[in-house]
Order: sequence, then C-alpha cells, then structure tokens
Amino acid sequence: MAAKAQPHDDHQLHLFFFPFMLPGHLIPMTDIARIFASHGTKATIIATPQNISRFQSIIDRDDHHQSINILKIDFPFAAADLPPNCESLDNLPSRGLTYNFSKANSMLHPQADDLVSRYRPDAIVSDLNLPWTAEIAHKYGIPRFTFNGTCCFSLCLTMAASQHKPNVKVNSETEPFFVPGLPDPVYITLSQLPDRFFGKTGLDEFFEKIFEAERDTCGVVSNTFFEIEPEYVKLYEKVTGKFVYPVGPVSLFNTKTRDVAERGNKASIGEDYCVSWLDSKEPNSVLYVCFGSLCEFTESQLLEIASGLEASEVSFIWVVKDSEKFKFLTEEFEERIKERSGILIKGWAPQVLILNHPSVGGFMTHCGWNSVLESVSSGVPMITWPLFAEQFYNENLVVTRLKIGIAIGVEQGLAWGEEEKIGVLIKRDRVEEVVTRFMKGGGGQNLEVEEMRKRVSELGELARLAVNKGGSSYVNVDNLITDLSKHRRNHRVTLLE
Ligand SMILES: O=c1ccn([C@@H]2O[C@H](COP(=O)(O)OP(=O)(O)O[C@H]3O[C@H](CO)[C@@H](O)[C@H](O)[C@H]3O)[C@@H](O)[C@H]2O)c(=O)[nH]1
Repeated sequence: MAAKAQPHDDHQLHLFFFPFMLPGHLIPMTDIARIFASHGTKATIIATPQNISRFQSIIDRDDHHQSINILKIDFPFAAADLPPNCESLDNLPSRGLTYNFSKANSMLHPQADDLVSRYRPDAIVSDLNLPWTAEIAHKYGIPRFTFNGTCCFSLCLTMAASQHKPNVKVNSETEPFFVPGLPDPVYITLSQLPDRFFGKTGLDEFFEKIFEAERDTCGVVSNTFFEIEPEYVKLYEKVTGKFVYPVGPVSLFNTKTRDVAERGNKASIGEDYCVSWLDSKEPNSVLYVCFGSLCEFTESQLLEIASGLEASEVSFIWVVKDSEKFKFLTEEFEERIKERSGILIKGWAPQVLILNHPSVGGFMTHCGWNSVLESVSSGVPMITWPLFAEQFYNENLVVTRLKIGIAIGVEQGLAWGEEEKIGVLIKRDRVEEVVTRFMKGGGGQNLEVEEMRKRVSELGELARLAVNKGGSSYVNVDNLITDLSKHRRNHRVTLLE
C-alpha cells in the first residue's frame, strides 16, 4: 500500500506518570513530569492522597502548572489489611507489612485502568515497581516507558553479578570477587548483593511480574546524565535492547528556594534558621549526615554515630527519623552538640537546600541514587555508608570509578525487616576517624579530599550543562517527545489505512 501523506498534527502530547509510593521514587518522578510539561507536553501524575500532599505545593508553584494535572486514586488500606495513613513505604509502622503494601499497590490497577480508558494518554511513564501498568498499556495500545530510580552502572552490575553468581568461588561472604562483562574492573562481595535485602520479603512473584513487564517496555527514562556513566548507558541499552533516555539530574530542575526546601515533604527545620546557621560557618566546614527515607538503624548503631560525630568536633547536620527510637537522643545531647556546632533534624531535612550551601563540605550518605546525584550536582564529596538494595553498587561507582568519596567500610548489607539482628556495623571510633580525616584532613589526607572535591565539582558542572538548553539530558527529553510524536503519527496513519 502506498504511503499516505502525513496527517497534520498539532496535538499536544499527553503523558501519564505513575510514581511508586516511596520518596526516593516519588520525588524524581514528579520532577520528571514537570520537566516534560516544561517541554510542551501535558503531564498527568496519578497518585494517592497522602502522596499527592507531598508534591502538590510544588506543582501549584510550577511555571507550567497549567499543563500539569494530578489525578487521585484511593489507597485500599482495609482491603490489604493495612492501617490507615501508610500510603508510602517509608510510613509503614512495621516492615512485616511490606507484603500487604505490595498487595495494596497491585489493587490500584482497576482505578488506573479506568483513568487511562477515560483520558487515553499518548504514553505512560511508569515506575518499575508498578508492573500492572504494562497490562494497561498493552490493553489500550499505549507505549509504556519505565522509570527505575537508579543509575545504569548499578543496573548493569546487578545483571552481570546475578549472571556470574553461580560461578563465584570465595572463602567468605566478604571476600571480593571480580564481576566479568563490564567496561571497568569491578569487585564486589556476596554480602553486598541486593538479593540479601530482598531475600525474605515474600515478594518473589512480584519481582517476576516486574521482570515480565520490562520485556515489553518501550524504553527507560532515567534520572542520570550521560556524561557521568556513558559506557554504562550504552551497555544497558545493548544488553536490554531498550532505549535509555537520561534526563537528570532532575533535582536541578528545582530552582525556587521554596521548592528546594520542600522537596518530598515539608522540612522539620525552619528553612531560614537552617540557612542562617549554615551562613555562620566556614566554607566546606559542615558535614551533612542523612541516610535517606528508609533507614532503620538499631539504637546501638545510632549511639555509635552520635558519639563518633560528637568526638570528631566537626560541625554537622544529622537527620534522624522522627520516631520513638530516637528518644534516647535527648535534649541534653541536642543542647550539647548545639554548643559544639551540630544540628539534629528529627524528621525531614531540606536536603537539596543544605547540600547547595557553600558551608557544606561533605555528605555522609547511604548512597541512595538520588542522594548521590544531588551531592554530585552540588559539588560535595561523600563518605559512603550503604545499607541495602543497590546502594553498595552506587558506592562502588562513587568510590572506585568516579573517585569522589571514601567508604566508611560497611561490609554487609541489611536484610529488609531484620535490621535489629545486625546491631552495630560501624563503631564510634571509626566514625570519628573517618569524619575527622575527611573534614579536617591533615597532610596528605587533605589533598586526597581536595582532589575529590575538584572532581565532584567538575562533574557537577557537567550535570548543569546536561540539563541546560541544548545539553544531553535536555535533548533527551526532546528526543523522547519526538519519538512519541512519530509513534502517534504512524499509529494514526495505520488507523487511516
Ligand atoms: O530528610 C530527608 C531525606 C530524604 N530527602 C530526599 O529524599 C530522596 C531520597 O532518595 P534516595 O537518596 O535515593 O534514598 P532512598 O529514599 O533510600 O531511595 C530508594 O530509592 C532509590 C532510587 O531507586 C535507591 O537508590 C535506594 O537504594 C532506595 O532505598 C532524595 O531526593 C533526598 O533529597 C530529603 O529531602 N530529606
């Protein structure tokens, strides 16, 4: 059949965004939706009420808010035997409820199906952890793209390590082995593999569904930027046969102070107080300590951190969860550290605001990918303290490949819900020693950190160039839009034939 003339098409593309309910995924996904709206598409974010309240104010202030729509779906607490008000993985009263949370998550399918059937978007961008969106995409013939939260280095390493695992011959769980098939020589240990973390969650069937859904995905929208891991973006594309669109670091899209301060949650510290406290410090003199949104340290480990930080006499901001467990961090401790230049934030920190302040010279991080990218974007070197999931892989990238951080020396990943069994992983002396060496240096060590600072600042500059007009991430957003317009045109031509 002769090709028909291309139909005229001034249609505004409409993308549906399905975020997973966990700050480390919800925050970047809402940023991605806003970025697409700023490139001229209509963006609709589908979320549950509590999660919506975490980003509503940022959307209301967005310059393109007229192109951003939020659609509410209800979270089936009762049907999944969950107590009310735990619509996000970080709000579960106990990790034993993870299976129920996953059940509630898949029960969202019919509501989402109904919305897609009514609005018929041109594409779905779905979190990897919502595999049922693949069925909806298939049912309505809509292209589906996946957002998986982490970097291509860790995705490639995950695949290579699991393939190689049956051949590993080591004498202990903590003996490093070489992972073949990667552009760099990478060594890891059995105790750092993510499957340890997922091992007893009872979610095997769920992971199998994710794996199946990924086979049909049209491509991957990734919060990374090409220049930080070019070989791994290419390798991931080669191995999976899927296009990767690196569009990050998405945190750089937040330029308004309020947005930076309220990203993900309202901060538990006055933004003005926080900034004026930082203003009173010397450049690069403050250590920011935060372990992301899911950290469950034992009380004894927290005590070791508290004592190590205090003994280092370095100025710090330490973020801990606002829970019963932290009662032992008494007002007396808070008063004492205030005198010695420390702040304890109980609850939620304005992380990007803090990292961007010139007084912040180091970040002790669990290596969640968002935290790593936010540190890079702010030009801040890291002390790495991975906990679970792919965080040891991110540490590997930071310490070994990019050389922008030092490892505190955690040898073993935590298993989800079994954190109490582990007790103390890093003792106070080690905390004190590494923090002192990193922040105060002394002779050769100072040089080591200064070199890292130089490298991370250069990478931060590359990150900014990537998201600016004409940069690689900016162009990738346009490329995906062009690919979707072509798909829509072809689809219409097919329908006309
Ligand atoms: O007090 C806080 C704590 C966190 N954040 C923000 O919350 C996000 C946290 O994300 P991340 O650093 O990636 O940590 P997790 O919440 O632990 O992220 C999960 O999701 C990531 C992306 O897939 C994975 O890399 C991690 O292993 C996984 O635990 C970041 O944007 C932080 O800026 C704040 O703003 N204030």
